[in-house]
Amino acid sequence: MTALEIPADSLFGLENLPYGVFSTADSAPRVGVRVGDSVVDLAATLGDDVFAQPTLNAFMAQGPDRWSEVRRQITELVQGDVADTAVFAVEDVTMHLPVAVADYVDFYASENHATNLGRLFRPDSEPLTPNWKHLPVGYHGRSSTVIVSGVDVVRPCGQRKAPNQDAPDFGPSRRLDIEAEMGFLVGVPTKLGETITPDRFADYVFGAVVVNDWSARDIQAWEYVPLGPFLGKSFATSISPWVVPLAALEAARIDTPIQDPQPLPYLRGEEKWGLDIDLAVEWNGHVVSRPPYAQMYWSPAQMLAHTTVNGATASTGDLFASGTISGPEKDQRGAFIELTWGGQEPVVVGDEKRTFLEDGDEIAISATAPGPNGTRIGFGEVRARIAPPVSTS
Ligand SMILES: O=C(O)/C=C/C(=O)CC(=O)CC(=O)O
Ligand SMILES: [Ca+2]
Ligand SMILES: [Mg+2]
Repeated sequence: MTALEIPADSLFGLENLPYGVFSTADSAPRVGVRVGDSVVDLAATLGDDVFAQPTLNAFMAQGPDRWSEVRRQITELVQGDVADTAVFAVEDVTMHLPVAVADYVDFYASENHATNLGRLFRPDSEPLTPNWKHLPVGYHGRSSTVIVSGVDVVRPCGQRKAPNQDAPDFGPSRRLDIEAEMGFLVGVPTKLGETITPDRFADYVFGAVVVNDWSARDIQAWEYVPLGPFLGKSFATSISPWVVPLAALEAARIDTPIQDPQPLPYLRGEEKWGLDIDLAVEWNGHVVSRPPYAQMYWSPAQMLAHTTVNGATASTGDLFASGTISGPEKDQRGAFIELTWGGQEPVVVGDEKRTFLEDGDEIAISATAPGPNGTRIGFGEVRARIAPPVSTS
């Protein structure tokens, strides 16, 4: 039996307890919980088959009463002695995509980001479109290309047309970019026709991850009119392997910035679902930006209310992402197209200058939030390396 050691300053103390799917060299993927620098096998310790599966979906579908009960059981379990065979060092396990992603939707909830991209993509128009402060603008992404941290991202090929070209050509993206975001995972599904009001967010949503919504800006800029992002973003979206349960985010809940004009009634709630999460973006090991989630105009509860207000179903495993998180300061921008102002102002990365991503570059986005009693909790990181393009003709 092992008594788990949790370093005093750990971002994975008892206040956090994120869930993930892990395997070891001689065992199949199953559900574990992270405690300090250890992973505790829940299939081996809690005796519920939902933890013996290769995704969190079955557990996420069980709903908030069961989520609280399991959190209580884990809190008790890890403060006592745990069977040696059920405890692994994080560096000895392989982490897998934690959920079978159902639908993936991405929003555009940062006013600073939307304003910056409006200026860059549509210099002759008002930066914020007339709908932007009335509804959380979003688009449907591609769930089958959501990948877990650590998987390489292959540089996509596609149609590119620079402003000085008469016609598009085909080739590897020359403006490969990141988008630092938070993502939220639906646990409890709805039936067709049901809606989820903002105050019922926690009855449906299981937890949160860090997201990198890779974006090929040259492909995107040419293809997106008038239906929005398509191949410029569908090639890969990376998520962090540890899902932080909503219950761990109580101390991080804050008001959103003031929303003016007041949104329509279906987007209003009493509960605070702004979140005080701090992100950090590392480019080849150098921090280049610290995006603040606290500045996001639309809350995740409003995004889910909007997604379901027409009666569209929410399903177990739905991932909805916040959109790029950018604060008002330059070093708080969550995408390189903003950080380098369209590639015109390179940023210093160690002793190199960069605009967009080069093959072999590695990006890691991490996040932390306040926990109870002055503690901090961590989301871990979403990390990936850019691999060279596969086809160029
Ligand atoms: O304004 C545009 O045309 C494009 C915006 C984006 O690329 C951003 C997007 O994917 C949503 C987001 O991450 O905020
Ligand atoms: Ca995005
Ligand atoms: Mg994407």
